[in-house]
Amino acid sequence: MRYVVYGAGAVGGVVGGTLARAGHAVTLVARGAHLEAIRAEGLVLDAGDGRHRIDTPATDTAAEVRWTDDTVVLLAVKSHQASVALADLRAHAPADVPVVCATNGIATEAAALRLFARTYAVCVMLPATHLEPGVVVASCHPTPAILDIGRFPGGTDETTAAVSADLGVAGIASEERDDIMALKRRKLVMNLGNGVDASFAQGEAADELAQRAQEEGEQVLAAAGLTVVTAAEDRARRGSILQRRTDLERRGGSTWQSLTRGTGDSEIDYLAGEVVLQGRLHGVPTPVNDAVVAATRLLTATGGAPRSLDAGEVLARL
Ligand SMILES: NC(=O)C1=CN([C@@H]2O[C@H](COP(=O)(O)OP(=O)(O)OC[C@H]3O[C@@H](n4cnc5c(N)ncnc54)[C@H](OP(=O)(O)O)[C@@H]3O)[C@@H](O)[C@H]2O)C=CC1
Ligand SMILES: CC(C)(CO)C(=O)C(=O)O
Repeated sequence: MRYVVYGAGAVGGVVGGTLARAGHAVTLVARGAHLEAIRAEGLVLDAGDGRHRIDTPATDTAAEVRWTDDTVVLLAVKSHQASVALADLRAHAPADVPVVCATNGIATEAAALRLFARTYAVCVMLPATHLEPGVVVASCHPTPAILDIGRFPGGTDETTAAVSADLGVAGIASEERDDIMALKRRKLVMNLGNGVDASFAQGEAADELAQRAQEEGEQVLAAAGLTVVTAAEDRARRGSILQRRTDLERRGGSTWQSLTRGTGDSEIDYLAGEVVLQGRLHGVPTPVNDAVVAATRLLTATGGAPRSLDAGEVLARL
């Protein structure tokens, strides 16, 4: 398969770079200073076995992609950026192109399926960092990621088989799953810690707030009648496949990276905000995730420093 990685940041850059190193034709879609750096110097993939220069075509629009029958889109923008990316793809990509959503949260698949009949979902277990234009850092080695895949809303087919096989040959763990969204909902519960990690000073109060956000999330998903893979099954799937590199300092998750780069926005409305949405749809109050959304939105709106808020104050108000 040939790959168009739409959103060549932390996740897209690592997956695209890894597929390119394995010999696949990969086109990266990026923008701004990151795109300029990729065009000038190639994408720098900082992996556990060194820093690699990935020289592959890069563009900021699907209009410049050379589309072929065997091209697959890997959508790896943040969820709040997906509608613009999907509109660009709708305008310029073949209508029957497979669109594989490699995003956290559970919202991009439905948005993609509205426009593209062949929509797929990947559960992204891939800790990575993108803070510097042109550079993406994979946090785990020798296996940088677990990317299980399924068709949306359910099932598997020849495309899930082909993509999963390509990922496997490139050194990324991948299985096909009939129930990929149930696995992604478990990942969503994990990502209810993202806003806390991004917005609050680290410590016991922040840990408690994250735990309460996750408990509330589990209750809301259950009330919504949405199936979620159990925590035990998820742990068993992950096992010890992802090994953190010891040569890297621990930074922060993808939402912390948005605040640290000062992008002025974040994915929070699709992480803690997904619990808020499901709560509103099903009549369940969500005070903890409301507070996490509000805190993260405050910091993005005001340009406040990441991890500058006090989780103890929020806990006292709850
Ligand atoms: N980082 C991580 O460790 C993990 C992230 N994830 C998930 O993966 C998804 C991607 O996150 P991540 O890789 O961290 O995000 P990044 O911000 O690092 O990468 C997304 C890239 O897409 C670019 N982009 C967005 N919209 C467009 C557009 N319309 N045209 C061109 N380029 C565009 C962004 O540019 P710009 O910077 O200008 O916005 C950015 O370079 C998210 O859903 C996240 O939650 C999942 C697991 C781990
Ligand atoms: C699990 C985690 C925190 C891995 O980096 C992630 O999914 C994210 O950063 O969004």
